[in-house]
Amino acid sequence: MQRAFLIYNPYSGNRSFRLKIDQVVHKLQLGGYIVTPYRTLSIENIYEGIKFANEHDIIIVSGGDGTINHVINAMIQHNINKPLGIIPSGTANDFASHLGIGRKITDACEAIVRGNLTKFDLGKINDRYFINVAAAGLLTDVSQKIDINLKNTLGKVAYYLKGIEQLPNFRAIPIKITTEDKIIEEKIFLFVILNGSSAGGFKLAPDATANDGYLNLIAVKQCNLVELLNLFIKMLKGEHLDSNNIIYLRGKNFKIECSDDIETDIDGERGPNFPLDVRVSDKTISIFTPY
Ligand SMILES: Nc1ncnc2c1ncn2[C@@H]1O[C@H](COP(=O)(O)OP(=O)(O)OP(=O)(O)O)[C@@H](O)[C@H]1O
Repeated sequence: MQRAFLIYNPYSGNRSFRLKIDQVVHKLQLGGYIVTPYRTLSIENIYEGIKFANEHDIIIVSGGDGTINHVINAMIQHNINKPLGIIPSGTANDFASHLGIGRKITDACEAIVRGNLTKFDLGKINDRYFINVAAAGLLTDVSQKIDINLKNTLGKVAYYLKGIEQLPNFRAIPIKITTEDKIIEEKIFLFVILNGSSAGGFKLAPDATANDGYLNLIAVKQCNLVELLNLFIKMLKGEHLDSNNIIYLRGKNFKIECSDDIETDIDGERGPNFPLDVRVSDKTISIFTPY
């Protein structure tokens, strides 16, 4: 038997993972794993608890994008490099969707038991790592501002309601992006830097994969409401990248400066302050994938 360290956030998504844990242990045990469950008590506790993973062969995380982000950061902080399984139990679960891991617990367990591992890049923003997305500007901090009870009851709809509530505050931010070969200065509504292909349920970088060695920066330029709505429709169809109101850059390193005091977001959690040094890290992580 192999040993699996199962670290789970009981407050992710609709908080139902707690009721499914027996099913998970059963499925993994039949697949040859002895499971040690670890219930996170807080974000800080993820960084303390990860030390216990040392005596195990694999780590399994159950939570949303934020929990996955902290577990990966904790693994790097403690120099723990073990295969990672993901059982999505968050609200958006963008990264799990990118990997093709659905909401069904049995399917997620099946992918772990089958043992197919894929190596993924990690993005690094200042001293934090991200697996899926780093962002700033209009609506990007919705997931941080949202009330956890509202999110647990309404799921993704809560993100949209909070987003609409924030629209009257939206304003363009002046930004300077320096890449390996150019400097762009522009007023933008928001930028996202993707390691995977989706953020907030939108397939923003349709051709990107999280193991191609590149990051994709997509920024929405300041424009009027009609243009913004048109862009939104294009985004739904995945046809936005060649729009005049989009800056699309693919690269390994971006320096981003902003004179306004705005917050950043990484994988749905509060990120570091500007200036930002964003790069593809030399660290990688092996994750159990369905195919
Ligand atoms: N006991 C706890 N352990 C860890 N995090 C906790 C705990 N209680 C509440 N949280 C909060 O859970 C948040 C992380 O939630 P997570 O991203 O896993 O789920 P989600 O937001 O529902 O899903 P998604 O990010 O996929 O939309 C953290 O920001 C943290 O504040």
